[in-house]
Amino acid sequence: MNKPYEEGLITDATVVTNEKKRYSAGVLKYRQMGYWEPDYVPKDTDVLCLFRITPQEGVDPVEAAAAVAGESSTATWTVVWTDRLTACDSYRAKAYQVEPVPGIPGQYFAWVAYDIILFEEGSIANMTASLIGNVFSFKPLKAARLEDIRIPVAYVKTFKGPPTGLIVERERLDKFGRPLLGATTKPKLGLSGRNYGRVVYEGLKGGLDFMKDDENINSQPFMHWRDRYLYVMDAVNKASAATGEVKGSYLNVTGATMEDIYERAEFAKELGSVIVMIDLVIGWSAIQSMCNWARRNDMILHLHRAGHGTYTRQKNHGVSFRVIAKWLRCAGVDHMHTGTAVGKLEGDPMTVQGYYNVCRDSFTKKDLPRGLFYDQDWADLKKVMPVASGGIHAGQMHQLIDLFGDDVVLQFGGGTIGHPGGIQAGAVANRVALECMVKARNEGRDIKNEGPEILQAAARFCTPLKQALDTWGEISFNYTPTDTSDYATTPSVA
Ligand SMILES: O=C(COP(=O)(O)O)[C@H](O)[C@H](O)COP(=O)(O)O
Ligand SMILES: [Mg+2]
Repeated sequence: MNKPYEEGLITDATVVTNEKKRYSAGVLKYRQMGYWEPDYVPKDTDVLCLFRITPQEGVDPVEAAAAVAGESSTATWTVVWTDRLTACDSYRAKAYQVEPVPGIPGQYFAWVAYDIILFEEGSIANMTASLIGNVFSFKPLKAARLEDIRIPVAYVKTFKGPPTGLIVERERLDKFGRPLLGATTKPKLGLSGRNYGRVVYEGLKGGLDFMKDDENINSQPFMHWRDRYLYVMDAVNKASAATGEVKGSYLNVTGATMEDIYERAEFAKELGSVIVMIDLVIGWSAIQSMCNWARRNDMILHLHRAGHGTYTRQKNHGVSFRVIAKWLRCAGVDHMHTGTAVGKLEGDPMTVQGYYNVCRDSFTKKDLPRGLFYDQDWADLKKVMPVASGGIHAGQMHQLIDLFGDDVVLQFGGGTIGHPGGIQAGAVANRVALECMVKARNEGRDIKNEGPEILQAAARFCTPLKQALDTWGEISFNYTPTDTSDYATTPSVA
């Protein structure tokens, strides 16, 4: 352990506190500038971050960790005398622990604490501008990843969180005790408004709770947004009347400007939609603005995490989706795509369960096998409804319910619209598969193992389910996940 604040000594291991030396012009190591404090005890009010860093050859991991703390808080590459005009001891982030990543030579975990006074209240844009602002391009690091974050309760309380929350969502929809069912309208692009509306009607009439615009459907030449909204809401109203259930279709209000987004959202509200949708790519400030809009207008706000795979997937560089999920819960969305584990897109089952916990827990416990490095108190921030979507089908119903429980939207796009008997038959297959599996689970059956039998038994009385199982029963996407935990267990003391 290094002893910080050894008066005036300039060695690799110490902070230089002799003012003459500390503030003479020139370059000091980041650890000497005070960004490495191995004896630091984090405060309950600190923001805590765990970075996975890969220093360049010859760069000392402790110096690299100190540089991360420095560049994500107050530092630049040289000593600046203007530090002395600030309470720089509090404003400096402190790296306080560094250890090798188990089993991955060259990678280190670096723990960094940030005083809460560094951040603007209720602003994800501000928090991210510090924590991921510059540091990921820093040359002495080959790569860096923000693995996890602990947002202190005092800071959580400055965010409004989900406008509706999963409990009120269920009350508004009048649907309880089972996962919700949805489908992304396909093909993603090219349908005219009238044909698009027809797909929505068929899916909802067949038994789905929601249909959904895809991430890239906005207002293209083949279907302008007003056309889409009109035909979709006509379909929603007719399907609700036909089934006696509350139905919805996530109208994607993503647009080029905030004015476009508001205009679209207002029209969706005027037409009586219960839900609107935004894409992650609109950015943090736009997300928080839409959260406020949804709260003012009693609207459920669905978030599609479009684009996240560009920076969340690779383990050595970027930002883990668990961090994005924490920011999104604070920012305030009601639905969030969180992965399926069994479908077509990246997702290790344990890692994905970690994201679900972040959405639904009142208090998320440290759980290393699920990638959760910190306890996180959510201070009663509302809960987000996670959305499992991406290459799933009725034949996986037992796995999905076993992995994720009831509070989830299961979305089958291709797995509804690609059904050989048509869209309505696809929806029937999914609804029957869901209800028979929930019933079996509630009767105490071991659905994880008996699931395929339970589905086959239900299929004897439901031709659409039989067709779905015959078509997709064998389809699975068995590839090695990229983003897995480095720990098999959570040590009781760590
Ligand atoms: O269009 C789909 C799924 O369609 P389908 O059901 O036909 O595969 C969604 O965009 C993905 O689920 C996004 O991925 P994620 O949910 O991981 O963000
Ligand atoms: Mg999509």
